[in-house]
Amino acid sequence: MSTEAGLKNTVLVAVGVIENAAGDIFICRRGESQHQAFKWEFPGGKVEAGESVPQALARELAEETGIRVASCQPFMRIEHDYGDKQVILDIRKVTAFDGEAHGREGQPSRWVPIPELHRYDFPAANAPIVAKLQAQAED
Ligand SMILES: Nc1nc2c([nH]c(=O)n2[C@@H]2O[C@H](COP(=O)(O)OP(=O)(O)OP(=O)(O)O)[C@@H](O)[C@H]2O)c(=O)[nH]1
Ligand SMILES: [Mg+2]
Repeated sequence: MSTEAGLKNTVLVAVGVIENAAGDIFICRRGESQHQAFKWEFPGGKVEAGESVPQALARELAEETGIRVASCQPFMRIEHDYGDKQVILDIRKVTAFDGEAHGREGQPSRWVPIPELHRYDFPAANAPIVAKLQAQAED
C-alpha cells in the first residue's frame, strides 16, 4: 500500500546534458511555480505515456531550448526521493543538435564550462551528474 502510494508519486524524467563544440554545457533556471523552484537544471521533462526516453528528450528540448536533437547517448540514471516526490532521471548526453539553444520559455539560461558547474545550485538529485562530468573533464 505504501509502495503503491510511492509509485504514484514517481516520475520518469528525460534529462539532456547538452554539450557544444567548446565542451560547455547548457543549463536553465527553473521557474517559481515548478518543483525545485529557482534551482538550475539540465533541461528536460517527464516522459509521457507511449513515449520512449529519446522521444521525450527530443520533445522537451525542442519546447524548452528550441534545439533539434541529432545525436544523444545514455549518460547515467539516477533515482532520488525528494520526500514529496520520487524521480527517476534518465540522463542523456546530447552531442549533436541543430539550432541555437536558448530559454525558449523565457527562463534564464547559459553555457557553462564543466569546471564551473559546481558553482550552480542544482536540485539534490543532480550532484552525481556534475561529479561525473567533472571527473571525465579531468582525464
Ligand atoms: N528537467 C530536469 N528535471 C529535474 C532535474 N533534476 C531534478 O531533480 N529534476 C526533477 O525532475 C522532475 C520533472 O522535471 P520537469 O519539472 O522539468 O518536468 P516537465 O518539464 O515535464 O515539467 P512541468 O511539469 O513543470 O511542466 C521535477 O520534479 C524536477 O525537480 C534536472 O536537472 N532537469
Ligand atoms: Mg522541464
